Amino acid sequence: MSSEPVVEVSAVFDTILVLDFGSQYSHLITRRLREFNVYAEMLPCTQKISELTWKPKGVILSGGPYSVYDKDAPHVDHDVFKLDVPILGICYGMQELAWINGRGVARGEHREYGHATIHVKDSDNKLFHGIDNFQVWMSHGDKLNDLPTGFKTIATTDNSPYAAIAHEKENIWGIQFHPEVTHTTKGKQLLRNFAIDICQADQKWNMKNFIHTEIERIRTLVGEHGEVIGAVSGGVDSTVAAKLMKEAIGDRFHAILVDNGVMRLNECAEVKKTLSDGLGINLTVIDAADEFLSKLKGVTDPEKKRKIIGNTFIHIFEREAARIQPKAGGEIEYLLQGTLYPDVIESISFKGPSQTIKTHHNVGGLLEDMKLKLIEPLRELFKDEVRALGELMGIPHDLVWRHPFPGPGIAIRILGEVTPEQIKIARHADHIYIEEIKKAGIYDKISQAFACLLPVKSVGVMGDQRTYEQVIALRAIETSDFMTADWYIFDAAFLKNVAKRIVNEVDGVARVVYDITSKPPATVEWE
Ligand SMILES: Nc1ncnc2c1ncn2[C@@H]1O[C@H](COP(=O)(O)OP(=O)(O)OP(=O)(O)O)[C@@H](O)[C@H]1O
Ligand SMILES: O=c1[nH]c(=O)c2[nH+]cn([C@@H]3O[C@H](COP(=O)(O)O)[C@@H](O)[C@H]3O)c2[nH]1
Ligand SMILES: NC(=O)CC[C@H](N)C(=O)O
Ligand SMILES: [Mg+2]
Repeated sequence: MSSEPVVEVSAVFDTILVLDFGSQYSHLITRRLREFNVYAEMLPCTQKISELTWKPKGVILSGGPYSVYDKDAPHVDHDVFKLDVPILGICYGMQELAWINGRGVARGEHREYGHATIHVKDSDNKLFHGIDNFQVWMSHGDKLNDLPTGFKTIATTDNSPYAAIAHEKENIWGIQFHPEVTHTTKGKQLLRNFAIDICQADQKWNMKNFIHTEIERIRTLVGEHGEVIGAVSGGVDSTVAAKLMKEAIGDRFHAILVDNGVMRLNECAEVKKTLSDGLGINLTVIDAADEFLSKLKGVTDPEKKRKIIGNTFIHIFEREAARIQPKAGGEIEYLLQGTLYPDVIESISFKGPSQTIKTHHNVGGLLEDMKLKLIEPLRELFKDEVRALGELMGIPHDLVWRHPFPGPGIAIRILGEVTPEQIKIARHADHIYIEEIKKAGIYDKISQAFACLLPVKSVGVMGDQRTYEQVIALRAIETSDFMTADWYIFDAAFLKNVAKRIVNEVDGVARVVYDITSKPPATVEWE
């Protein structure tokens, strides 16, 4: 590692550059490489190579939905060949290599989608080293109709005579299948062969090395006197980011927890205790419950609720930033954000942003016109890497593995108007539900669970009395990325017990239902 001031992670760790042509799986290439400790970063396929501030150890061209011969098809900057590093083209990426080479790519007779068996023709080559005939996953319509000049065929399938090709002298490789998806049985080994044997990237990417790099990077950025403010929710992302800041600059970091009145039962007090007393983070809790609740009065539209909460967060944050007086004089210079790599990927996506289903609030994301400069220590990390980092930094297990909790809190779990009475009901029911999940020892098996309060009344009978009260819907999901999710299958006895407790203990609830909808078509939250 260099002793120069640290600016970019890719300048410190050997890095494989993944150029994204818009495949659904591009980010998985990055993930797989990092799984065997090789750092990888994804950039759009339109990246100008001369504008890179670091030199990759190798380049991977991803798949993509286009056909290379289309008029508006994206193409890689030809300077990529001047880098003089190994290149691997995957699916569209291989077709692109052939197209640049002047060889034909044509629409195939029929689309090939699903499994195929690879026949390795040349088991001596480095890409297939140690892997023989194996199952691969195909997803293409186009195919090479000729071998590009200087290349040889190293593997075939029944439908693809050029399933893998190599120009060993120039160190350029192409494969028609997708090694990044788990359906390709030896895919990870193949990527490892490329990154480690062919590109000679070292395997130093791990969270222990990252901590040192990152702390040094923060110190360099902030300088000896700079002060930083950050919104901290008690969720894993902002907590890990805050802990890194605290290690880097101590009390020059000011963490702010906003009590928006729609946090869970005892949440603010518990977060304050864990972060201040437990982790030594300089955290101030701002009680803004009244401000949020008065603005939410009478509002029932989900998007309006989200916007009101997002905007109020900003006001409070601006107020706090102005209130804090840095020791060295002047004003607070920096704003900490817990941005993760998936957010970055989404924003650099070659395909552009997808349709808005709901407005996710993000405090920092909405502060663009502020003078504060951003610090995003986690912007290179996936969630599981953040969790590993959290554990390494001594953040308690329960906090590291906490289910995500949205910024707008239980306001988007109370359908209809958010009133103090409704908050009390939703909070209490949620508390019982989560308490029972923890008691049953299944909290870590579930990705996210919560209770929703529905504004419909239903008839019940309790102690021979007719009741006419509201409904609680329980939600629990399993997911790896929150983009898609399945509902969790509880034991019937568990649900029976939770339903009984909620109806008995929570005033205002006469009925409990369990949400058995996956995402899609539903979303995780009800609003
Ligand atoms: N009550 C709050 N007070 C201060 N900041 C908040 C609050 N709620 C959310 N934020 C800010 O909004 C950001 C986005 O929230 P988000 O829920 O996505 O992340 P998180 O809370 O850090 O982690 P997790 O996704 O595990 O809940 C947080 O990182 C934090 O900076
Ligand atoms: O910080 C956040 N601010 C928000 O406004 C927000 N809305 C949803 N979520 C969380 O995102 C994940 C996916 O939720 P949805 O399927 O409901 O979109 C789930 O984990 C949700 O809890 C939010 N998080
Ligand atoms: N998955 C891909 O990269 C597909 C590439 C190209 N669009 C094809 O259909 O062949
Ligand atoms: Mg959160």
